Amino acid sequence: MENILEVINLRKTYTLFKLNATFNVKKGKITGFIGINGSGKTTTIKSILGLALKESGIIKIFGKELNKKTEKEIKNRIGIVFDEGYFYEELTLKEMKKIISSSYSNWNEELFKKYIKRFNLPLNQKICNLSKGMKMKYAISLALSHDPELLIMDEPTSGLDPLVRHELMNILLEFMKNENKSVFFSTHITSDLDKIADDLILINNGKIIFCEDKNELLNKYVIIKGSKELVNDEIKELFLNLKISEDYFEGLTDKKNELSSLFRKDVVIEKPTIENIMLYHVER
Ligand SMILES: Nc1ncnc2c1ncn2[C@@H]1O[C@H](COP(=O)(O)OP(=O)(O)OP(=O)(O)O)[C@@H](O)[C@H]1O
Repeated sequence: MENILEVINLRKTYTLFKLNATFNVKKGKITGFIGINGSGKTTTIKSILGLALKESGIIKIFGKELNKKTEKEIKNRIGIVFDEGYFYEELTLKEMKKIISSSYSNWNEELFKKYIKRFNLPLNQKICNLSKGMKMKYAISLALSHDPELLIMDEPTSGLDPLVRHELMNILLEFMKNENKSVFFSTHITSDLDKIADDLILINNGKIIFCEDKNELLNKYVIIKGSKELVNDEIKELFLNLKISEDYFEGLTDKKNELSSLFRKDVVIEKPTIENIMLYHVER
């Protein structure tokens, strides 16, 4: 399948943080970029968009590296949404739109008006007077009004109530009805991805832990729980992460069949959520 975004050995260092990331985002998919606070999601996204200066590595969007020659074409084909909108808060929605729309040669005013109407946004109000949910809807309207092929969003759902988050997920699904569209979005609220993501990329401490199809990932792992005395050294080795408390153990494994034959007494086997898989990997 065609890659819409390729990130190869992307390196960026801050005093207390090192990013070294390699992953691909496929065309026609919603890819969730997950990781706990401070894992490097924003740094990666900013580096991809050229908003943070990378030290080394190759980033290809639509098969092209972002440089002075390709910047205009690539940015025309991308919609960008940041958690904290990069807006001038004292401007009205209309004024800010004027600035943003001027940087796109394919801006579609009719499309923008459609979103503004749909979200019931007050064009003459100052941005600072919008609620967090309205700001997000405004940011989405701006990002979609030049009909981008790739939507890149950094923590779009953080701080939003479940209703607005649900609305946002529906907008993404609607956007994806056209098979040439792709979405790459970072979040630490993994429940948002349960229904809509096709692929998942986990980043932790600046490193990519996995980049996989969501369903394959959810089918690969199980959580096994049971009484502590059932665990021996051979069994411990087969868990990706095993937590043992006073009486019980609980662990994540991709070796379900091997473990089932080793446990002689009853254990409980559960399907993990994306959050379980993320936390077990991170706590490891
Ligand atoms: N400009 C900067 N100067 C120094 N350190 C920075 C800078 N920007 C980010 N960092 C550090 O880099 C690490 C990764 O931060 P980043 O914002 O990329 O994480 P994140 O996964 O997006 O986190 P969150 O979910 O909290 O937004 C953090 O430890 C952060 O403190």
